[in-house]
Amino acid sequence: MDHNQPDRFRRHALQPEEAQRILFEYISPLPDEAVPLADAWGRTLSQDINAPHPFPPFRRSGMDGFAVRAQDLLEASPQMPISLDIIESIPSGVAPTRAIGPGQASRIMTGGMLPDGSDTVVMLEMTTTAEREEHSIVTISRSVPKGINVADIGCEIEQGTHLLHAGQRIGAGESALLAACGYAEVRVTRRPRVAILSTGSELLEIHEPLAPAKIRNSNAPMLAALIKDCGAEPVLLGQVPDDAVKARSIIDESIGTCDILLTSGGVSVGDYDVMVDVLASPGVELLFNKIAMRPGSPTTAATLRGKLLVALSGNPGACFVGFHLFVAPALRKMLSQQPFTANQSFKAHLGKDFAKVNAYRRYIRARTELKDGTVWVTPTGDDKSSLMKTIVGADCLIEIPPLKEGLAKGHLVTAWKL
Ligand SMILES: Nc1nc2c(c(=O)[nH]1)N[C@H]1C(S)=C(S)[C@@H](COP(=O)(O)OP(=O)(O)OC[C@H]3O[C@@H](n4cnc5c(N)ncnc54)[C@H](O)[C@@H]3O)O[C@H]1N2
Ligand code: MOO
Ligand SMILES: [Mg+2]
Repeated sequence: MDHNQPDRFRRHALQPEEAQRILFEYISPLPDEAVPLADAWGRTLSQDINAPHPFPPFRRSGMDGFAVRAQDLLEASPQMPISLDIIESIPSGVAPTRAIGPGQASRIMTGGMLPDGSDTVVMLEMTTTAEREEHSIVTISRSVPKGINVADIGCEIEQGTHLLHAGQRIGAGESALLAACGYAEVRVTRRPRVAILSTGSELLEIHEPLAPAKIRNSNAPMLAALIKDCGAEPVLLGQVPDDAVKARSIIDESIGTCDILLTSGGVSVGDYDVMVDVLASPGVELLFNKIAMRPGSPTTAATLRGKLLVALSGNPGACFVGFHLFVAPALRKMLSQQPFTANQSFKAHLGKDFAKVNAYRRYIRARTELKDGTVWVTPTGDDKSSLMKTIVGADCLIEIPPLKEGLAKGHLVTAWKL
């Protein structure tokens, strides 16, 4: 490494949106694959789902009680209760065998299939039963609205209804609908493989005891968690000391096996910021190497053999913000998640005074709260980029524009959902 090389740190700062636009141009949606529904949670659907049949698929009782004809009970009152002959008992899962005629009822359970001729279910608590000679009767002392406690065929979902769309992430509700529609297997976008390489001669493995001047590698597990949150698959490449040749050689070995390669550390102006050298080495095409924002200003992106290389800052807070602004949306685009937007913003009131003066736009780790029907966003603590503690509990980033003075509590700010 030549520390006197004058161009080594020549940088042109882009606005975050411009850097995002450049980066996302290099992202192509990934192909899809079939997975069992049991493994589909968190995956992104690659097919539209239309209801193959109505739901419920039969007229279904919503109560334990008696299937009746409402017209038989029009005159029922406490003074003049009406008795009906019980002709059958219908558990859930068993189709009725007898139609209900005038003066008849069938005992039915919640989820049971209504017999022909019946149109209404009277709940058990509104009835009394008795044995008369050869048969049982049910007595009801109130009229009931026709259709009550009956879910008609297709009342929730009509056949052919568009239920889910390609690009939708599969969560609890989606899983329920897919199962109800018989999708034992679903087509989902392949999970992006995201490799993580940590650079830094100061880094220890997690299990190693502290030693002078050393810290444990906390960025790799943080990034792995963020990658999983995005529905992608982390590939841990381990850590390298500040040695550009070693870093480049691991990158060369691994770039073919992943969709994006992330590095952390070594991108600023220090003597041992070796990613700067790697990113200037043959075959690497730089997309940008400085962003007009804090933290994460040295976040750098490049391509190598058609793959994206994103060099995040080593400072944990800056690494976290860089991931959310650039990598998370890139992964959403790879997964064809719809609608594709870089990130989602909302307006909220600032939860405490923000005193710092900024030359750059700032993204502050913060937490969203609802107070008296209003949305507030409060910094999780000090926003220094070296801090990890303020990543905990952050669910948004408050965007603070370049300012000559600070902002007062209550000021309406833009925040980005994480
Ligand atoms: N003279 C200047 N110095 C610095 C500037 C600058 O503009 N001029 N920028 C500062 C800013 S802003 C940031 S952010 C950092 C960026 O640093 P690097 O991305 O080069 O990262 P490192 O130097 O390798 O490390 C910075 C910091 O983070 C710790 N680190 C690194 N990797 C990990 C890891 N895997 N787990 C936990 N912590 C990690 C490292 O030990 C350092 O403390 O540069 C400023 N300097
Ligand atoms: O820009 Mo540094 O990345 O402030 O944290
Ligand atoms: Mg550095």
